[in-house]
Amino acid sequence: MPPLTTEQQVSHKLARAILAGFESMFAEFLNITLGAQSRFERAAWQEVQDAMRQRLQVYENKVELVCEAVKVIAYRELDHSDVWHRAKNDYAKRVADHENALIAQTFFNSIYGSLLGQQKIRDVHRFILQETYRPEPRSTDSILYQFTETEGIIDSLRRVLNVFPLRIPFENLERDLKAAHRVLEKINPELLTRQNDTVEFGRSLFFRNKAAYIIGRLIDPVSGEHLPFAITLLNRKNRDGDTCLYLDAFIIGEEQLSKLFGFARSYFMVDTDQPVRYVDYLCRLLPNKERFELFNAIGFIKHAKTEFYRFKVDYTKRMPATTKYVSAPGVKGMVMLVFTTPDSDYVYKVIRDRFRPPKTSNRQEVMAKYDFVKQADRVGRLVDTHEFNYLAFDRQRFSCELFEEMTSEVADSITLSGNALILRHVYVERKVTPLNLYIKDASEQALEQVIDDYGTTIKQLAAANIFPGDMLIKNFGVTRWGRVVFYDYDEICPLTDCHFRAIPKPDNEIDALSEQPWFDIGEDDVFPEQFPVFFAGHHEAKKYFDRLHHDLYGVDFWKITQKVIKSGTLVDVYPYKKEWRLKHFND
Ligand SMILES: Nc1ncnc2c1ncn2[C@@H]1O[C@H](COP(=O)(O)OP(=O)(O)OP(=O)(O)O)[C@@H](O)[C@H]1O
Repeated sequence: MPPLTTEQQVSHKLARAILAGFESMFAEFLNITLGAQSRFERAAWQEVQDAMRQRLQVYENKVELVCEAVKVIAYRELDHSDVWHRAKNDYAKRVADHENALIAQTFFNSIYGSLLGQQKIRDVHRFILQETYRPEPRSTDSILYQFTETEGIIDSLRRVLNVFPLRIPFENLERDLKAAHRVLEKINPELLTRQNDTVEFGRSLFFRNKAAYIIGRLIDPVSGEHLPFAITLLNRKNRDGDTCLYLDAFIIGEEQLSKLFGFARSYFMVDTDQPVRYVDYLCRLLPNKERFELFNAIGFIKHAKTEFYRFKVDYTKRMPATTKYVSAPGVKGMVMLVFTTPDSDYVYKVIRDRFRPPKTSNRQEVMAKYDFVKQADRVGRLVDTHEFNYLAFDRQRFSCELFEEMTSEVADSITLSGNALILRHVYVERKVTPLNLYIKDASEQALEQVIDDYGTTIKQLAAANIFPGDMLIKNFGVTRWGRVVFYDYDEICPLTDCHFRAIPKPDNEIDALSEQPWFDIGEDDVFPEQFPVFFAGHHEAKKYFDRLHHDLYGVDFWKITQKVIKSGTLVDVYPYKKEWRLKHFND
């Protein structure tokens, strides 16, 4: 074999260094994830929150370290495209049989993009678009347990629950199974008569907040039909002060399971070193969810972006030629320019070059707010955001109005290159129906329900130490399940940073009649008495809110919530209707 040239040698070194970096990143991610069971068993909820935040940092920290190493290794050859091309091919061979090859490829892209992205935008996604790098479906046997010929669904549940080696005992498993039986009687009694089903479930528990979930499905061996399910395990202290497990809910069917994996929820910690296979399996259980949503749901948010990019390219290819990007329906933002296509499930949000008054913040501050949301426990009420740098679009796909608006309003964020419009920075979010539009067409009943949920959203966010800042109804949206979520983050902050005050009484008549405030207002002051203004022009909605959530207009609600947060109490959030909790089905 002829001796290697310097360039060849550097390429091999780069491939090895990046792969070692990936393995080390993955190990750190896994170490945090594997601690989830003990945190759950010890009810160490503060640690759960800390671990969540810590895990979100692992990837970027590792990319930074590996980039520094690569700069030294590559030295003069750092920006030689031949070197990188060879490094990529070498890397591709090294990871070809890797259990998590897809995530490893994303890691290579991150390093390359971080070091050279700005100069070589088109090459950043080297591993994404080529067919050869698309995943083949693989066997999921290694991540599943299966019981065949079971004696009905409740017996299956009992067997499933006995498999997991948890350190704490059940408080009263038979009581919980009886309640699960009653749930089935209520929602689908036919299921109780089914014998001989196969029960299949993931070997790894899914942990999130204060809960652990078992995820699986029932398969009818004759028809092959299947029914996905999840079982929620919670823990509490019994009368003797010992921590015990109990079943809190039996979640049945694709729709219910899909809500568990909703885009406004925090990420699961899944006790596995085979996350890609778990996503393959979840795709089977939830065929209406995209792969990127599922990678995201289990915390692989960087790789989720790779998958999103692939989804977006495929989606754009399928879009009829007449479909154009247009401004998102609703009231235009003063801070964000938001666009979508009418059929798309996603919106793209670009920070405006200049903010319209009265907004006084700047780009960095807005980005910091979006970052705050990424780290927060979103309690099912904050739409998740995916931040992209250098996301390319076909320029012809923009409507004339939108293109004009973009070139004047977000010029700092776009690069035009041939047919491409490249967004240097953009957030992608799931599209919901803005609440102000939703209530226009809502029936009386739907209006009451959604306004009740709007108030509940504010209360749940408050309990999770989040104050939305701008609570105008146009800043909230409604999901396809009719659930209210918040999406305008430029004024969001920890609730404990706010200073809730009653409006001082005026000293004299001139003050009382003045349109300007007659008292000093601090930067963090909030006056709940002024909240009715959020309903400007929506009298009917206000009527329901006044009746259902009047407490939000008073200072007491907010101060008491702050006190509870400061005492270290962590809110209970159930990603299913409270009526479905098994305790309602006990004797
Ligand atoms: N996830 C979403 N789904 C659907 N529409 C959205 C979404 N996010 C934003 N929009 C639309 O874009 C508009 C502006 O978005 P957003 O409120 O985030 O911008 P902003 O500039 O921060 O607003 P503001 O001026 O109130 O601060 C919204 O009023 C809504 O119509």
